[in-house]
Amino acid sequence: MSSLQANGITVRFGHRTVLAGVDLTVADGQWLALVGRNGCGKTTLLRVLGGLHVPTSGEVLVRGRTLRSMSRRRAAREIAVLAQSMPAVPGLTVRQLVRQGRYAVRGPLGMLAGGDDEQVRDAMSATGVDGCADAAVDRLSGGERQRVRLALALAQDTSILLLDEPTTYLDIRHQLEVLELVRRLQQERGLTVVTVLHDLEQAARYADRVVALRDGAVHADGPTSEVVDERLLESVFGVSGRVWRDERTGRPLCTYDSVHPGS
Ligand SMILES: Nc1ncnc2c1ncn2[C@@H]1O[C@H](COP(=O)(O)OP(=O)(O)OP(=O)(O)O)[C@@H](O)[C@H]1O
Repeated sequence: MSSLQANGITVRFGHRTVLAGVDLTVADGQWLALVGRNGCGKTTLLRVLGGLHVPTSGEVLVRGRTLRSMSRRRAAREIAVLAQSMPAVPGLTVRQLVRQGRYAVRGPLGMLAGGDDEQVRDAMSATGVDGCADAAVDRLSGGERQRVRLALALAQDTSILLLDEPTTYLDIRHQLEVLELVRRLQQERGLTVVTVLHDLEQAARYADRVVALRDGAVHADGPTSEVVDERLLESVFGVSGRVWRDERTGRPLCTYDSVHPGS
């Protein structure tokens, strides 16, 4: 069963066509990574999948139902979107921020009940930020803040999670921590995950499926171990390198050698 399906997504900004008829299907419980060069339309596609941007044409289906036909609140019960960055409200505590996830579902004027508090506690505990529930978010380190933002998304209690570059600004340790956490949540809760990832190696390491965008279209789409190869490095990123399989996991590993001049 597909959780999320995009049919013929075209997005134009003025005269510029950023996405031209993109088709995509994300199966239940799958982790799909969107990769491609800067400016190729990854964030735009993620925003379309999350209902945050209405495409010029094309349709997104959530479990067979058009996203367009859903109210914002209904959509918030199906899909949580973690944007690339979020303005920090000075002094806002972790708990207060995570509670925003429940307001997305209840509506801004909705009343939160005991069940909502439980979801908030559960989201904070699953992401390991319950110990700093009363701390101000703007005082936390980048890694902690990213886990809090994940908790905010989890508090919506959706089965689909869309993450835009969840590792940006994090050091290697915190990048891995966040991605391991997403993997654990995906596996334990059966979440369907779509991430924009800049690092092809991270996509190769975590995603079940990789979709590479180029020139506004899907250039490659398939199981990670089949799609991530040296040709993809060259054709999508204009980089030559080596891709081989990890003996233990069977997943692709990459090293980057040089940039192709002019590509
Ligand atoms: N609201 C907008 N109005 C006009 N142009 C936009 C808008 N949003 C995005 N664009 C343009 O669309 C193109 C694709 O942007 P998008 O952010 O989707 O790319 P991306 O692949 O996520 O890039 P990056 O890897 O750098 O984050 C860019 O050229 C961007 O400038």
